[in-house]
Amino acid sequence: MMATQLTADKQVQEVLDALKGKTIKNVFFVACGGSSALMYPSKYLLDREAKTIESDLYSSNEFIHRNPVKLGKDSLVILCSHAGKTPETVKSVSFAKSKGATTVALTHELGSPLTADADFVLRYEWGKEANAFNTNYSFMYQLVMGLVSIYEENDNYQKMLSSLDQLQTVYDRALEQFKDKAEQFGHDYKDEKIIYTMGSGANYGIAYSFAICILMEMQWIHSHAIHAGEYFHGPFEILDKDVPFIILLGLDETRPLEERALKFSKRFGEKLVVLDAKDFDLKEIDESMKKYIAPLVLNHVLRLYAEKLADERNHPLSERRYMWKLEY
Ligand SMILES: N[C@@H]1[C@@H](O)[C@H](O)[C@@H](COP(=O)(O)O)O[C@@H]1O
Repeated sequence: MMATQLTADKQVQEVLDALKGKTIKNVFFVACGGSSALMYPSKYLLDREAKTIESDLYSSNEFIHRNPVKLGKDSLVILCSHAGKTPETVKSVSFAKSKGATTVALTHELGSPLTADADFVLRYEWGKEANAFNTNYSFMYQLVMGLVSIYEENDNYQKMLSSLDQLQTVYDRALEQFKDKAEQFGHDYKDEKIIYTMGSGANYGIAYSFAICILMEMQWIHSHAIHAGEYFHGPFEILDKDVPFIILLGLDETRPLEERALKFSKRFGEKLVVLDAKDFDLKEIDESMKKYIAPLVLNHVLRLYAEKLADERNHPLSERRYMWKLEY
């Protein structure tokens, strides 16, 4: 008996259907801040799965100014802006189109400036009520894994869809599992002036977004996302017993980099917050997809850590002093 074929979200499926008749040689991931960070796991996936499709990731304004010569009619440009208003990301749509590329814009806000010119718009769910299958990370995976399955021999698409279908269950369980640890983190680290984050591979984006969006933007705590592979080439000199590090361990091929960084950190560091994806119960996830799902779960759990930290510090995650208030 044939197993039931799962399908992507309707909006994603529409993009994939349209791409079937085209040639796509390269994918450009274009966004800023948190919207950029959420594309790192998809870039990692393409590096591991796509044999013929090249991919690269750019901060929106860099994309426009660097103006990659490979950008053209065989390019797919995937953009994301949560509110759909970040000017450099909005401008990247028309820039990409002027080069003949196909554009897919992810956003939470239908009708926002980002959606005006894009060839395709994917409106994702967000927040506590959202189902994980319909959120940004999931749409990204549906899209890029779908893309690979269109152009190449690759049977991982169904495995990815069935894994994403179970993601909410995994998220809910992980939050339950980590709620005490998150609370402890908030309590123990509320007075820290600096907290570093570290990861590699698909996790680097998670470490990056926690550093720049949560700690710096939303908590005004000094931070820096350190790539575990770069740790021994400068950053580890800052390690000491009173310097906090959040160290992520994933399940992808780069885990040895993270393990090496952790091993050394344990020699001299005492404020190490280690989040290891091996501790997650991922039983519903296809074995070969666990490495891709792990960073999403790490990110979800870290959001809870952020909320607890914000509560303890009496500094709401929504507070800004410059962003969206001043001209920049
Ligand atoms: N944490 C992010 C920021 O990093 C980003 O600059 C801003 C605008 O982003 P977007 O273009 O996704 O709306 O949103 C969030 O607050």
